[in-house]
Amino acid sequence: MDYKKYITVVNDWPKEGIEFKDITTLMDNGKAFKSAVDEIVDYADRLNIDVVVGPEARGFIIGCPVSYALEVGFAPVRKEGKLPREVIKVDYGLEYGKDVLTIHKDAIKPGQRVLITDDLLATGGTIEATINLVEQLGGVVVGCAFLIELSYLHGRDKLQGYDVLTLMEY
Ligand SMILES: O=P(O)(O)OC[C@H]1O[C@H](OP(=O)(O)OP(=O)(O)O)[C@H](O)[C@@H]1O
Ligand SMILES: Nc1ncnc2[nH]cnc12
Repeated sequence: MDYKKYITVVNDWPKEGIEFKDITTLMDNGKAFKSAVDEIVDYADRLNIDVVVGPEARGFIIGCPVSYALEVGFAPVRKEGKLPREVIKVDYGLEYGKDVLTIHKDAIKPGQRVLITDDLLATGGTIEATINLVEQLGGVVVGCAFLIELSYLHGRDKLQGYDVLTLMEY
């Protein structure tokens, strides 16, 4: 499917110079959204996943339907101060800022096979931080799946040695 026709590009948002790729217009279209989720589920089916992990907030939008279809759990990675129990944390930078990401300490058991999902790969700061959290807990990242890759920001350079699926490239 040509998913790009469902993405809206918003110039100068959230900051001047950023070309924001808005996935809500893909989510609006039930058939396109289902097809995109199904492609990630097909990819993950052969990876023998134990748990899906997704970073706040758009990683939840992709990761939850994928985990539901795979019949495995979903573990949220959230910005600091949002998770109620004991967490581990990591600082990270992204295309338009920097922040702290956290995960519950008991969200992943050592040796579990993890699929990380997000809507978009830009500089790779968010996925790198998410991988760091999963690996600190002893999880094995066996796949990373995104709807969109901004290849001009070279996020893939941070994913050498990892299996990566992206459905659209800009
Ligand atoms: O590859 P990077 O440069 O790290 O950028 C990609 C990340 O940026 C966006 O999330 P954002 O932090 O804006 O949070 P949101 O999903 O809550 O809007 C996007 O959903 C990715 O998680
Ligand atoms: N250009 C962009 N559009 C949408 N989400 C993003 N996250 C980081 N960069 C982005």
